[in-house]
Amino acid sequence: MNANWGKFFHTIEKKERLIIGLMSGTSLDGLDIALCSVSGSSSATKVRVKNFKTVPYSNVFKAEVKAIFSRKDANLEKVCLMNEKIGSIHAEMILEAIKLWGIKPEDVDVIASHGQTIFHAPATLHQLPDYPNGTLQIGDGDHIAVKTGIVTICDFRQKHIAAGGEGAPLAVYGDFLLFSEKGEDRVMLNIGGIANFTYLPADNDAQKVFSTDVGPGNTLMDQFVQSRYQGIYFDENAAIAKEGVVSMELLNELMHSEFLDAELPKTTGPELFNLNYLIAAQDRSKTNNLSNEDVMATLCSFTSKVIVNAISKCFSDDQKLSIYMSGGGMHNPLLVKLLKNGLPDASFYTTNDLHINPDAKEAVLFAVLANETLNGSTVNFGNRGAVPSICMGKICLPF
Ligand SMILES: Nc1ncnc2c1ncn2[C@@H]1O[C@H](COP(=O)(O)OP(=O)(O)OP(=O)(O)O)[C@@H](O)[C@H]1O
Ligand SMILES: CC(=O)N[C@H]1[C@@H]2OC[C@@H](O2)[C@@H](O)[C@@H]1O[C@H](C)C(=O)O
Repeated sequence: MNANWGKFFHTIEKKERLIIGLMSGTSLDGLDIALCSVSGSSSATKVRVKNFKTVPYSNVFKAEVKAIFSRKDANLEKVCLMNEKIGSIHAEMILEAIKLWGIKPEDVDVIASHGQTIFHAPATLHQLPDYPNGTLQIGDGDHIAVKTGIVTICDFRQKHIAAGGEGAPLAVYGDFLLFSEKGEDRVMLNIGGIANFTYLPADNDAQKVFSTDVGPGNTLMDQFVQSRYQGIYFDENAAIAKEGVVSMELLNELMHSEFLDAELPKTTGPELFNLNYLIAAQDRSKTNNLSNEDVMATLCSFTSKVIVNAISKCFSDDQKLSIYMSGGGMHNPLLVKLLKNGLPDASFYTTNDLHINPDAKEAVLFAVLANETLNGSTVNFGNRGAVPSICMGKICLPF
């Protein structure tokens, strides 16, 4: 037997593991690296985030990822090359982070790598007969494993699709294990590029749990800002949107979408919510001459309306909800104000109130998914939320 297997089996048997969770989402802002101490598994899982860092992507690297990101005309040679390059750059970022944190690669048991989504194609979006749901994350785990010397678990979404899901949202698995609380109806709302939420019922009944993408989080606002303001990547603290006035004509047209009308659960991405989506709505509403500020005010209002509508649709008026926010959108004060106005009966918190840094939450959840791959048992989520009962991820060995 290869001697390295002994160490790996020891990792599987450990009561507590040091796991690095990685997430690089649809905003393409950088790599989130969460160093987590994870003990137990399944419903006994406990996580302590020992360190967290977002390593920003350089402008050149961002441009390279963008060139193949959610584009039907992406250059296949570049996709092939970026599979290696993203893995290698992520490995370098991890090595730098662990050096900064004063630990060595051999101290880390496992890396949980989401990879970079470059295309998300649920059947509802591509509408091609005879094709299933599809999603593609690149930055192969073997490159990370070999370059860091750390066992890497990656490519979590394919099993979800194989088992009947759309490959997302996966947050539900970790949300259920970490954040379910008897006596509180919780909505775990992540506002990244795309907004999604998990519902955790007050009686902890897994059969009632569900999770869904709802539509754009920051993606439309980010894309518009990037197209109009050179060198500015997002509307920090809603400085631009706050100067504008909402165009009801444009807002009404933005709300017209098959995806928004479709029943939950569902998933989406910038393949749908992009500048073409905005331009089409502007053409239909004849609002092409709005100022940048007015467009931003309208996009912020649209983003909040989509989230408010999705949550309102799922729950009755007398249901007392506690909403725990995470993701970059929770730092947008105008968006949060609109959400609170739209859901006046809900109590708003962030995952900080549950001792998890909201910017780290998705990376932490991938650490939990990897922990489940090694040592967990599957949860039966019933059939409300299309959440297959599976453990996910592929194991990449450095040896
Ligand atoms: N101070 C702020 N003001 C306004 N917006 C902010 C602020 N801070 C972060 N954001 C928004 O958050 C975005 C980054 O969010 P996040 O890192 O959660 O996205 P992601 O992980 O790439 O997305 P996803 O979850 O969809 O994969 C930024 O691009 C920006 O739009
Ligand atoms: C295909 C893909 O990468 N989807 C992401 C994206 O970003 C947010 C939303 O769209 C969500 O569905 C998902 O990520 C989180 C981590 C999830 O799977 O729960």
